[in-house]
Amino acid sequence: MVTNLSATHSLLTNWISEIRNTEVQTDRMRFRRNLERIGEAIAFEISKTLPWEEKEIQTPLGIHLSKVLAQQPVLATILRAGLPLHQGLLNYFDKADNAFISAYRKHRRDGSFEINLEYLSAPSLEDRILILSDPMLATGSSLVAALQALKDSGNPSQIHIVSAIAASVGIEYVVREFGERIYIWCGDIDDELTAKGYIVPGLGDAGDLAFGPKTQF
Ligand SMILES: O=P(O)(O)OC[C@H]1O[C@H](OP(=O)(O)OP(=O)(O)O)[C@H](O)[C@@H]1O
Ligand SMILES: O=c1cc[nH]c(=O)[nH]1
Ligand SMILES: [Mg+2]
Repeated sequence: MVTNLSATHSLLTNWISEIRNTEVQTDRMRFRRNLERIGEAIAFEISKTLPWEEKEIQTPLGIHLSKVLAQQPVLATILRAGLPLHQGLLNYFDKADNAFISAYRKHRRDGSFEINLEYLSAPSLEDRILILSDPMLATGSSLVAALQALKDSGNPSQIHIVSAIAASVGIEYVVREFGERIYIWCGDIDDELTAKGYIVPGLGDAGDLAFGPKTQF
């Protein structure tokens, strides 16, 4: 199931508009904080769909039957651009376990690229709710490589993908590879990709905007 959170206006559409805006992008701290806020807003939306249970809570004056999460999710992200979005999700799912994967697009001279995956640290995912975040879902190759790698850590009961901006072809690729049982939460969805796999209009390079340019090697 794919949810485009820009289908209706909210504060989130304002933050998405700011991360796209070249004038606002010069403020790196605001770019990171906006990604964090987008993570927070999406965490809240996801939380409404997660299994919950009733728990008797002792207040100073009596007992309250509270609705609480039945289990904590595992929050996974893809280094490096995923870090601020991950922090936003973790601000709200503050008791979650965490997983980190390094996957970067190594570009060849002809403009094509391959995904290099060199690091993975994850708890057991068996029967857990996995929430995997990456701000940009472009071709979908990084997310598919990350999900393949996470398979060795167990079979999650639910998989949620969180991205700030996704390209429709990338969404189709992830759904083709992992089926309809995946929930995809997008801040917004764009229709175009450049020949080098950048989302149009997108926002540019999320990792560089959050943390500064990197040298290609
Ligand atoms: O859907 P895809 O076509 O795979 O592209 C999306 C990937 O590109 C970006 O990372 P990048 O490789 O630029 O690394 P970075 O996080 O170090 O900037 C982004 O954070 C995704 O991981
Ligand atoms: O548009 C894109 C595509 C991949 N990675 C980015 O940071 N931006
Ligand atoms: Mg990048």
